[in-house]
Amino acid sequence: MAFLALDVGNTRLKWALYDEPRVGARLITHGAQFLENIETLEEGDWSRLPTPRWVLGCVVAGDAVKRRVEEQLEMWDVTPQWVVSGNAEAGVVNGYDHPARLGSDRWVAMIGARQRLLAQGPQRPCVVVMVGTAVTVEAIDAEGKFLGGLILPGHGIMLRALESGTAGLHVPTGDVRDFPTNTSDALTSGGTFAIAGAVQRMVENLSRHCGEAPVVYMTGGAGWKMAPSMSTEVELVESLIFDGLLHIASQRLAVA
Ligand SMILES: Nc1ncnc2c1ncn2[C@@H]1O[C@H](COP(=O)(O)OP(=O)(O)O)[C@@H](O)[C@H]1O
Ligand SMILES: CC(C)(COP(=O)(O)O)[C@@H](O)C(=O)NCCC(=O)O
Ligand SMILES: [K+]
Repeated sequence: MAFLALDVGNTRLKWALYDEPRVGARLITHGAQFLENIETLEEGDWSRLPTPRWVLGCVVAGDAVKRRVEEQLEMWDVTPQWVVSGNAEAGVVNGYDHPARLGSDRWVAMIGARQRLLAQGPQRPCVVVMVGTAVTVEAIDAEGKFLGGLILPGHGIMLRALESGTAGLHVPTGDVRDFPTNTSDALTSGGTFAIAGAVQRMVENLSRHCGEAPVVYMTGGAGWKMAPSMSTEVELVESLIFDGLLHIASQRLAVA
């Protein structure tokens, strides 16, 4: 009855195998591969897995990458389902102008966040931060409506943009400092505080809109780098997308 959850971003494919497609399922094993290594999955990481009976994923890396993933999945007799952002699902209402144009990773992470919030206590507004190739900062009100979100460059893109647009910014990674006194620290701190500042602003926007301070969840491959530099309290939840996929899978199978 194994369930394979996939999160295909612009840098890496993350996967997790659970014993069942339901909230609270047992994690059997998980891993990640850079997109250029997708072709290694069938003979490598996935070769000794128990056969999944369901595969549900989100992919924002484009159709060509999606096809490459589907080719690897042909090793099993299972048709993958890919989440498309909808008008409403699993307790979240999509306020985007064109709901289907919202990145499906953002949609799934919000569903994971909303479920986590409700499991932890009463309804509250919530900010969801995903620090991957890009950074997204979503605002959800206490009733579960996604009001809107920010997209900004991630650490890597910010650094590459600065390197390619200037003559003198080719330096190693530095440390986060309040008052950086060398180029490396200045670049690392600039990127980190750009993200922290955007989150802070969204927390203020949402607090003002809802009249109540939000819970802030953070996830994504570079979330652990950001979390210590935040000015508001954040809960780092590495599994937010997988939690969302498990929730969607449970609901879909329950109504099927
Ligand atoms: N072990 C790691 N391997 C690769 N990138 C990592 C790793 N840990 C953190 N990162 C950072 O995370 C970012 C990618 O995060 P990820 O969540 O995989 O992105 P995406 O979902 O866009 O593919 C990279 O920009 C990189 O800076
Ligand atoms: C914003 C994103 C690029 C984030 O991608 P990631 O950093 O996870 O690779 C992705 O969610 C996306 O392509 N979204 C579509 C546009 C939108 O959400 O408005
Ligand atoms: K992502």
